[in-house]
Parts: sequence; structure tokens; C-alpha cells
Amino acid sequence: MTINLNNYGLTPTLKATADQQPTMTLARVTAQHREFYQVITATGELTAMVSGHQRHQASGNVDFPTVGDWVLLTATDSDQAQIQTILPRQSVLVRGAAVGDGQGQLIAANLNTVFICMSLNANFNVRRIERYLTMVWESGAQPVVVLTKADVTNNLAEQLAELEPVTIGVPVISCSAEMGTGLSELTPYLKAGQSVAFIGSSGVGKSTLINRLMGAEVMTTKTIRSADAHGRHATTHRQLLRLPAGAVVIDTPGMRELQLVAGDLDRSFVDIATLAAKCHFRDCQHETEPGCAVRKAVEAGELSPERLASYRKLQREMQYQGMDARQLEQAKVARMFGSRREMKKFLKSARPGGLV
Ligand SMILES: Nc1nc2c(ncn2[C@@H]2O[C@H](COP(=O)(O)OP(=O)(O)OP(=O)(O)O)[C@@H](O)[C@H]2O)c(=O)[nH]1
Ligand SMILES: [Zn+2]
Repeated sequence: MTINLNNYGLTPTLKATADQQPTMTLARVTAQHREFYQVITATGELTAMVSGHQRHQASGNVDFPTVGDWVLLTATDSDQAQIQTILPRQSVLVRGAAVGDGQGQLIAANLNTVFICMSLNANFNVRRIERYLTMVWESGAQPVVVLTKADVTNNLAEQLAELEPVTIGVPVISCSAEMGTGLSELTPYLKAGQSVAFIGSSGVGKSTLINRLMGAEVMTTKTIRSADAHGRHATTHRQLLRLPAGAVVIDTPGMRELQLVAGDLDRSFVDIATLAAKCHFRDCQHETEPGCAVRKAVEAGELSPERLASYRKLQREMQYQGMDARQLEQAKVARMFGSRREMKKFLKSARPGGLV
């Protein structure tokens, strides 16, 4: 069997890199089950494991393969392929830490586009989009906002206007998988060689959308799932699938539970970052400092207070994420006492002999 890896997103650059190691086999990871990886090579599908050497060299989760990775394999006597190298990633979606610190859980690699899905019904929430955007910018992939279930809203224009300030430089598409409208706007991102993913809350219609694009029921949607109890056979869930349009869709189990814990706030809040550059103090917290351009913009009605609040909240969350246990404890105490100085005063007084 020969398989054209171009159909699985192989690029000339990757091919050239792989050709420098002619003794090894180029493959893409299509699924992961604990330490076993399903991979596809030019001659077919295989199961592979990480080589002892690679495992030994690894300094964190980022050094282990994930779905979407391009890897180089060697075969061992036992016919069990071994992953020796992970080729440089173009992007990587991580949960639980910043991409750089190596500890988070890898969700998928080498995505070109991540579709952030949100439905236009009661689920519509601008603040949630800010979170997802932050995470996708951090991954290195291009975010595209997809507003689903366009058939259930009657204030689309209003919702779009509400989104505009948070989606600076990000394409926004509205569609209905039910009616089949707006789907063609996704096609520029679905060309051969592209790898994409759909993220967003449960029930927003990601599976329905993927099924529509596949032109077949490959994903089990909510309605089908409820029928499972009555004996209907569930489709096996594939973690990497090819769309008729040419692109590859990556849909790992972790993709469904994505939450923000790390991200690139300067990209998702480029408006605030731009304003902050004009603050008098370089480390301005936009609280009470004089010459604060951010607060000035809020007062002038140019920046919504909700957006600033949301920025602060995400910033705080991320700060806590990056802290070790000792720092977290200190931050907690500092919050309790209002300031470090107050805390020190208290600790001093609490020490035996400290209180007279
Ligand atoms: N009205 C309307 N309903 C839709 C549309 N797309 C999906 N739905 C419905 O929304 C429900 C959830 O759809 P799913 O595709 O299972 O949602 P999901 O995002 O894949 O959910 P998870 O698998 O839990 O992540 C189903 O009952 C769909 O029929 C749409 O365009 N319009
Ligand atoms: Zn400021």
C-alpha cells in the first residue's frame, strides 16, 4: 500500500528535513493511547512507541509526541516501530501551562488554523472568546472565530458588533450546519496540506459542523449519542481525519476539555497592549498610577470596563499558573493582608516573643 503523505499535511519543508535522515521513516501521529501512538507512513498505518533514548532525553511533556506531530521512526526486531525524533513543530496547543515551560498537557501539534466555535444562542459569551483567542495565539496557530447555529438568532448584527472589539485581526464567520449556510466561508482554511481543529464548549455544534464538512456522519453528535442507549452503533472516534476539501481535522479527546491556563494576552488584547505602551510607567498596573493611558481610555469611553476587567482576570489567572507552590502561598498571604509589608509586620508580631 502506498499512501500520499501530502494528503496528511506533509509540506516540502518537512519532507526536506526528513530526507536528511534517509534511514528513518517519516510518519505523522494520528492518535495516541497512553504510551502507544498510531502513526501513518507512506506504506501504511503502524503502532509506535517512544524510543528509550528519546524518553531519556525528554525534559517535559513537550518532548513527547502528540497527535499531529511529524516524527521519524525506526523499526525494531519485534516489529514495534520506535519514534526517534519529533520534527520541529509549527504550532502546539497545550493545556495546563505555557508552551515554553514544558509541563502542560499537549493537545495537538502542527495546526494551521484553530476554529473557535461558539453558538449564537444562549451560549454566546464574548468573554469566553477572549479566553480561547488567548490560548490559540499562544499555540502559534491562526485563530478563526466560527459562530454556529446562525439559524437560531435574530440579532446577529448586534452580536457581531459586540464581538468586534475582542476579535481584532481575527476572521469571524457565522454559519448554520443545520441550514448549510455560511459553511463555504471555511473553505479557504480547508485546502490540502492544512491541519485544523475545532474547539469550543460542549454542544455548540462542532461535531455537526465536521460531519457537514465531511459530507458524512463521522462524528457522533449529541442526538445520535442519546440514541446509543437504544442500541444504535456508535462510530469509532478518529483523532485525525481527512476532509474531502483536502485539509486534515485533528480532534483529540483533550480538545473537548480545553480551558485557558496560559496564553498570549498581548495578542488577544492588542488594544490594551497598545494603550499600555503609552502609560507613564513601564510596569503600570493600570490601577492608580498617574499617567495611565489604559484608565484614560476607559474614562473616555474608548475601552469597555468589562474588557479591562476580563484582561485583569486572565492576567491574574496566568500569574498564578506560572507560580510554584511557595510563590502561590505568598501571593495568597499577600492578598489576605493587603500588602507584603503588612504581612511581614504580622509575621513578626506573631513570632514568639514578638508581641509585648
Ligand atoms: N439549530 C441548530 N442546531 C444545531 C446546529 N448545529 C448543531 N446543532 C445541534 O446542537 C446540538 C449539539 O451539537 P454537537 O455537534 O453534538 O455539538 P459539539 O460541539 O460537537 O458537542 P461536544 O461533542 O459535546 O463537544 C445537536 O443537537 C445539534 O443538532 C445548527 O446549525 N443549528
Ligand atoms: Zn496604565
